[in-house]
Amino acid sequence: MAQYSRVSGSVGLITLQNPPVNALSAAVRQGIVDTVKRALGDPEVKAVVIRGQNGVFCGGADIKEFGTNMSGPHLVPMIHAIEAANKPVVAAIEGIALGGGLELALGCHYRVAHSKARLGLPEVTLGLLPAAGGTQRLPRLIGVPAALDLITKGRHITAAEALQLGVVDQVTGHGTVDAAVKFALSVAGKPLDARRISTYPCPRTSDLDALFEGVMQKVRQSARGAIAPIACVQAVRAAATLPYLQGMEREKELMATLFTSGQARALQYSFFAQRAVGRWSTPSGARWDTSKPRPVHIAAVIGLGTMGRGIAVALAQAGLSVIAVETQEKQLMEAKQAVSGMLERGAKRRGVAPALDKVSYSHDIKAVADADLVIEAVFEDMALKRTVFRQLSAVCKPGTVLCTNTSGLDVEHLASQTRNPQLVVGMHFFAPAHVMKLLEVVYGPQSSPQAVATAMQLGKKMGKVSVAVGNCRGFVGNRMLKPYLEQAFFLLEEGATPELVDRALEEFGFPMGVFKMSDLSGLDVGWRVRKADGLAEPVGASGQPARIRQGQRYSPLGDLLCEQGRFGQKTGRGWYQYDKSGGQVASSDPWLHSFLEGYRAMHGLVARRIDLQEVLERCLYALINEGFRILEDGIVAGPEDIDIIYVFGYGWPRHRGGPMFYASMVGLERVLERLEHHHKAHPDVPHLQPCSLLRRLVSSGSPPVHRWREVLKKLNSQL
Ligand SMILES: CC/C=C/CC(=O)SCCNC(=O)CCNC(=O)[C@H](O)C(C)(C)COP(=O)(O)OP(=O)(O)OC[C@H]1O[C@@H](n2cnc3c(N)ncnc32)[C@H](O)[C@@H]1OP(=O)(O)O
Repeated sequence: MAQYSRVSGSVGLITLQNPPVNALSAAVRQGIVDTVKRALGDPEVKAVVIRGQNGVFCGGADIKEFGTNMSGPHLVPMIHAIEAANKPVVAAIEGIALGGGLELALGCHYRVAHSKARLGLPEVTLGLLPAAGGTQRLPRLIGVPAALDLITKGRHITAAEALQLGVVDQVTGHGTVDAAVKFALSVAGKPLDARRISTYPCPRTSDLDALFEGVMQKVRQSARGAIAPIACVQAVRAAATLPYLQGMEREKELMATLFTSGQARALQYSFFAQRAVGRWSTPSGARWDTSKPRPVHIAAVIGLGTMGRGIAVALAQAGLSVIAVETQEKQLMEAKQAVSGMLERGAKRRGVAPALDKVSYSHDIKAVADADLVIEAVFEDMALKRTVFRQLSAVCKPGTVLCTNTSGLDVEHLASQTRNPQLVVGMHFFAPAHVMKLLEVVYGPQSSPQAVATAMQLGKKMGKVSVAVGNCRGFVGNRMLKPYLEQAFFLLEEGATPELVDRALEEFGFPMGVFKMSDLSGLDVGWRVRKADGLAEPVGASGQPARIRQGQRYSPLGDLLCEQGRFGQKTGRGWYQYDKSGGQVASSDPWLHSFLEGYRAMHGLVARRIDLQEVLERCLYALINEGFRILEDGIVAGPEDIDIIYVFGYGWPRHRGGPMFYASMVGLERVLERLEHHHKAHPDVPHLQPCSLLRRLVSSGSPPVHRWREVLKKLNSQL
């Protein structure tokens, strides 16, 4: 809806009304068309101001309408009518002007923004392009290079940057609507021809071809298979090379291919999934809207290795007082220097003062006595963590929430070491902890709703995308990673090379294939875990066949490389070779290939031809199958949780939505059929055996992913 009133005698004031972000729904578009017509037809009105209700200009098109039968007036003619008006129209931008919201403002003759407003054309993040003239008007207004930057990245800009670029005409720190009305009165009656952006020539840029070639190359590289950023470049190119109306035709054509694409569906799913994970719930009935978090002013971090340092930085940057504890004096001093450096660099990047005084350091665990919440981040060793939890339980004040940063150890077991197991939760950060957006908040059967709510709220405060997950080995992300890695090793045994496996995964859209990733993070990390689990042991040590462990097929390839001291980038050799220890450019290693040949010969394995499709099916479907088991076990509340974990923590290409969304796009029947096929070929690999939830979903007609929660509830109630 849009409301109309007359202010200051001769200014028509149009207010967009569609909380919370005044998205341009059919009703709002109709409202704008009607109120603009009314204002232009009113002889008393000399100028018009458009604003949004509740201090928010407009969040763009109503994303909930996409994929439905969109009715109501179209944005393009609506914005043209505003631009063609014979009375000045001023946009009063408070809060946000995003997507269609900014395109609406670009159709106005003037723009006045509040100093705290944010503007942008984020359509590319939804798999779209700004198709209400945004790709044609913005380059005409601010030039091709700046427009390309904003449109292809979907970046939000501040009002100050918008003023500098020329996107807005005035910035105010006070009443934006009053300032816009005043502005409107000052320009009433003045000629408007020079204010219609669509009539501007695109500012000249030298060597346009070279510019677009360079940008296209960069965009292709970073897009990792996403089509929208490329279409954005093509649309801006049309603005730079064609008359406006032809450019608009090109914009429309490009948008038509994007709008119905699977990638747009995936990205829009991801947008809503990110918001859905914030509405968390646990099987015991704790919920985001009924569980009250405890206030956290003072947080403590125990253990200042790489993870602890990153966590301390993230906490301090979120404005908390931090007590950082490391028992070894020398390491404490090193950590202090490192944390201060990270805070200083972060502050410089963000143009703020470093929060150095927020962090105090101690080598005594008793220093955490007053903390409201403690995050233990010592070495990934259960015995050590147990000791720390017993100490924390003794020294902390009553009510302190105790968190463990672990990538997969039993949170419930640690809780049992304390006097208040209900106050214990896991906070699984991802390295580097002050950069990576994902946080798995792990609740055990005894964790109180308040403890979960406190960790979830703290995650939000730290700018993380926090997902509440149940307690199981590896939680969600690492539990699903296990079958994925296992398939990659098995494929090498059967005839693939690290290069082939990585190529398949990188072409799919992962930033790095599994073997390059393993070289980067260090092969010794997994080796240590496998040793602790009794899996990695010298061949013949247990009398078991080399490729069987605990009754199941096992590939010792990773262990054998570690025994050779090949730990990846850090040693200059791993699945690939590097020019030096610590080198980052992977190249194919003939040693590795002949090692694989020797290994196969020793175990009587005959290499066969493996294609990219098999790599994808074996690795990804095994991972997805584990995702279904996780859903079946009630470790997460819905598929969105898994998908967000994979997109934000594991490099799953966002334009493919996440593993569970991807499975629904491929078709559950197809995933089931291919898993059955691969399990038949490898009956000794339990991870390839389709899980019963997948079978049950297929028998229920393969519902789309947004209906799985409902189907899960029904299936569970039938058990
Ligand atoms: C015809 C095709 C034309 C396309 C052109 C377009 O305009 S495409 C849309 C471009 N706009 C965007 O991409 C903006 C998307 N929204 C955001 O980035 C953020 O929501 C925000 C506007 C910056 C606000 O962020 P904040 O953190 O304050 O709140 P939430 O993200 O939690 O959002 C609050 C609720 O509002 C819903 N919502 C936000 N934007 C839209 C939208 N454009 N359409 C529909 N709904 C929107 C969001 O889903 C939240 O709803 P809940 O039900 O509370 O989860």
